[in-house]
Amino acid sequence: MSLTVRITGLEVPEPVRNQLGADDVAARLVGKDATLWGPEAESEASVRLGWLDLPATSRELVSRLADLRAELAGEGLDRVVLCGMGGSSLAPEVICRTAGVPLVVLDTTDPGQVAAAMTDLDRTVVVVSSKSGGTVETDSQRRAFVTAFAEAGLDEKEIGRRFVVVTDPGSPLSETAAEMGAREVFLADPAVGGRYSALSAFGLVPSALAGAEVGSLLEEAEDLAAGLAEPGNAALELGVAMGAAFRAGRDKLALADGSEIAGFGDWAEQLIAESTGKQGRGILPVVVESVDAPGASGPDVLLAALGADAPGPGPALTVSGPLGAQFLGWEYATAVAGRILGINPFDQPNVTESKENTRRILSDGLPDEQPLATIGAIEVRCSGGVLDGVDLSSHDGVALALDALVAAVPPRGYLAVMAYLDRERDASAADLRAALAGRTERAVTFGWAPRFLHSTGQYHKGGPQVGAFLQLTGVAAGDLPVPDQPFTFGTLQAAQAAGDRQALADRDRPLLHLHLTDRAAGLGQLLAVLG
Ligand SMILES: O=P(O)(O)OC[C@H]1O[C@](O)(CO)[C@@H](O)[C@@H]1O
Repeated sequence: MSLTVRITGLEVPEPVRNQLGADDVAARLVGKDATLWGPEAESEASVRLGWLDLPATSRELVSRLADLRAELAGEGLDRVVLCGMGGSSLAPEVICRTAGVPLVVLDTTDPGQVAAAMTDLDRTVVVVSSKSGGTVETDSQRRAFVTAFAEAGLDEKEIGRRFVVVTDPGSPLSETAAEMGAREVFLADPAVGGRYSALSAFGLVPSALAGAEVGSLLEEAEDLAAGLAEPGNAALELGVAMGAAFRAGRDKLALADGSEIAGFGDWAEQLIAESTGKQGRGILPVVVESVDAPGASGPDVLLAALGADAPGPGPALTVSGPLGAQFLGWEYATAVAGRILGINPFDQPNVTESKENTRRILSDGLPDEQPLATIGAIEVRCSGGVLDGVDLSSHDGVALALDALVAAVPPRGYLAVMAYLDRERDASAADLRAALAGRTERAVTFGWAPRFLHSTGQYHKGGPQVGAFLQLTGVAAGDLPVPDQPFTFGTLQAAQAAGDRQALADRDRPLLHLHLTDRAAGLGQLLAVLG
């Protein structure tokens, strides 16, 4: 089976569908016509359509990866750690969770989570993935592993043999890989952007080394690719539905896993948010726990369920099909939706802003912002006037602060929870999404930080300015140096949080910053307050 898209309760205006047909969009997209998104997007689009070829061009990787996995197994290296952010790690996470094979995805600067990945080094091989080769999180993780292997007694040559690198040709990481004698370097197609790279080496190398069967992903995608030039194909229908919903005021797309595919929403979130969230508009993905979770429906929401029938009259999409077809189909649909929205789906103009803020804060030093109040294990700070007039001195000051933030979400707005915590040991933070969504009609999203900065972060800064933000940070039990860098993981994490607060404050967005002086106690307090 390829991809089926069932649309219920959503009026798809014939003019939208007819226009795409009249413009021969399906055939032109498959033909990699870079003019589809207008003259301003043409130059970028012309070097960002390589994902359409991946079902065929990635085929040569399958046998190469099988050989490499066998070679590693022969040396007892059966624990795979992936260092990568956004498009360099989200697809492998879905592929391996769905295949049920173990992959340690390290897409964080949380010192505790990084330290916890530094175990079982005798069986560990590290995949370092970065298209640009310049992402500070990934570079820091790589440095930490080099030092950890050295401290475990490996010499320089042995250390190099523990690394597999995926990057674009000529990137700084490709040079580093040569210098460190990395066991294998996979050079990816530069005409494929990060969030469109699921079926490239970025998606396939870590997944195959972890034991996933990646050949079938490509076959599933190839099946779909065969029909993508046809008017009215399923992926086109998906893009039309996304675009039509947006035009009808349903600019939030709730994503619910309903099939054997696990964690798909986190991957699709980056694809859709970073592709469409710009020029003051965009489709906001809202990853929900199930098709009937709080926020899976609403006056400005379209629900997209993976392989499960959505309850009620909709409007909803049911998108069924194997993972390989889902990856390609959603990439194609997002490109189509980008044309309907009138934006360039291939750039990320606002992502660098937080990166630059972080770099400046790392060199100037962290801002010293005193808390407005400390309530139990929670230090309360804010920006955008969200707590003006709120009495934090009472024992339910945290509840009052949260209510004030919820009240600050404008009509058709959203509340974004951004957790600079350890997604293994502080996993309960993710429960805050549904808990907050149960207290408001507005959309509530949750993102582990700093990885969301490479995903919905673009939408927060470039999309419609109707967000209210809850930023969670926490005291780390212990810090971890970043070898040969003037900062530690802890200061990098804090600088990333401060840099994003700055970017949001520059847009006068309401932001509540809760700093947990004891992470377990603080999360317990928050979840208790939210019932
Ligand atoms: O693969 P790289 O170059 O490290 O980038 C990681 C991610 O960061 C972004 O460039 C945005 O910050 C994403 O588009 C990309 O997937």
